[in-house]
This record gives sequence, structure tokens and C-alpha cells, in this order.
Amino acid sequence: MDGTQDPHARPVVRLDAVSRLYGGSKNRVTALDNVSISLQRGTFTAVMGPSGSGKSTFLHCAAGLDRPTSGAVHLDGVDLASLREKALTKFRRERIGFVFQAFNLLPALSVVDNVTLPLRLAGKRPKKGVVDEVLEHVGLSGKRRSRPGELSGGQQQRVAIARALVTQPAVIFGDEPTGALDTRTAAEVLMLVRQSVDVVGQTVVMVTHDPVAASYADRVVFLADGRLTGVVDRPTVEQVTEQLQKLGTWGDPFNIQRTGHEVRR
Ligand SMILES: Nc1ncnc2c1ncn2[C@@H]1O[C@H](COP(=O)(O)OP(=O)(O)OP(=O)(O)O)[C@@H](O)[C@H]1O
Repeated sequence: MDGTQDPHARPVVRLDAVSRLYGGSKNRVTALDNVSISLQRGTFTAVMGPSGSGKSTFLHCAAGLDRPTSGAVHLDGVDLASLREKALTKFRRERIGFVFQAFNLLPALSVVDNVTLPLRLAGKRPKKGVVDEVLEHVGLSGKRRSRPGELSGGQQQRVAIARALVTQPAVIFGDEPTGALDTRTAAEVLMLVRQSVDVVGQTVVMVTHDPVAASYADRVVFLADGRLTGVVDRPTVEQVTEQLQKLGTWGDPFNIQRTGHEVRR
């Protein structure tokens, strides 16, 4: 199936028949199986599915952290297969933002130095106006000089979001960005992501196990056994939960535990 939204708009992320196989002939695993999807600029997409369905592999291939075995990935109009490792690293640094479950901030650096690190790594001088705007957007203007250890989990994730936004990337990829946060803090972080999409037109792709988190997205795409098996636009928590039940996610107690949110069956 194809997850294209509007065939006339130019997608910012495009996967064409992407497959990713792991292992050799004896222990072959098809982590992604012929996935084609287009994601439009300024949209928020959640990627869901049972454990082992290929969500991380999807994210890694779409973000140029891993190379597909076959098929093509275009990001912001660039065929990622055309980039050698060094160019791909530069492209990721400049055009892609990442937000992970574990925040991944540098503890010795202040908030402002963490946020501006990607720019400085790219040899660019951070523009004060842009940095101030991003810090204001994430509500951390008053914490510029704090170290990550002095901040709450939600504040640390907001620093990570600011760091992802500051390069004005084509896409921000999130891997369970609210997985380590309590329900209320997760909601605040998801509101911030939502505002980044609505206010500055940021494109966001987020892997999550949590139907509540997914309900903040414009659309949810579901994977099962490496295949794209369904799409829900303007999702509600109930619709997402129902779809996951069909895919058998909620039969997996490990997954229920990891969502961090209680979802009634
Ligand atoms: N480096 C690897 N080598 C071999 N198999 C792998 C590798 N990475 C992933 N796989 C396999 O590919 C399949 C998809 O894995 P993936 O991590 O993408 O799933 P997932 O949906 O993100 O799972 P989870 O929700 O548990 O994080 C799984 O069967 C997994 O065991």
C-alpha cells in the first residue's frame, strides 16, 4: 500500500519500495518489506506497530542512519543512496533533527551550549536571534545557563527539541521521545512538538508505542512484520488503540509496560 497524502505536493520524505534485510541466508530477517510512503512538509506522522514490526528500522532508513537493502529514500529532494558516508553525515547534521527517548544531552554543557552544538559542529556561528527564539519556543529562556542535571526530564527533552529545531531541519525524527516521561510531562512535550508543526511548519516523524502520543500526530502509519499495513488520519486514541489491537500489540505485555500510559482494553 502507499501512504501518499497529496500526489501533487512535493514530499519531504519519500520511501520507494524500501526493504531492509538483516542476517545471512540461514538467519535472514526482513525488517522492512517493500515499504513505500510519502510524507508532506509541515506534517506530523506517528509510526506504530508491534514489537519487532520494523519501526526503528523504518526510522533509521528514512533518516539516513541505515541504508536499505533495496529501494530508495529521498529526503528533502536528495536521494540518500547518492551520498557517501561523509556527505551523508553532513547532510544528517544539517538537514535532520533527532530526538531520542534518552535526551542525549551533554551533561557538562549549559542549555544554550547543548542547543547550539549542532550548529557549531557544522562550523556555523549560532545566530543569537534564532537561538533566543528557539529557547523561547520551548519555554527555556530562563534556563540558558543551567546544566542538564539541574533540569527535570521534561525540561531536558525540551532542550533536545530545541537542539533539533535550531538547525531548521527538513525533518525531525523522534524515537519514543516521550517514553521516559510521566503522562503530564509527556503531554507538555507533545504539545510543543505539535506547536512546532503548526507554528513553524516543522515536519516531524515519531516512533511511539503510545496511542496517546500518536493521537497528537496528523496521521499514524502502522507497520506489521516490516510491512505498511494501515494509515489513520487525524487519529483519536480509540482509533489507534483499536488498530493496535488488531495487529496484536496489546497481546504483548512488554509493550504495554513500555508505553508508560495505561490504555484500557
Ligand atoms: N541489526 C540487526 N540485526 C539483525 N536483526 C535485526 C537488526 N535490527 C533489527 N533486527 C530485526 O528486525 C526486525 C525489526 O526490528 P525493529 O527494531 O525495526 O522493530 P521495532 O518495531 O522497532 O521493535 P521495538 O518496538 O521492539 O523497538 C526484528 O525482527 C529485529 O529482531
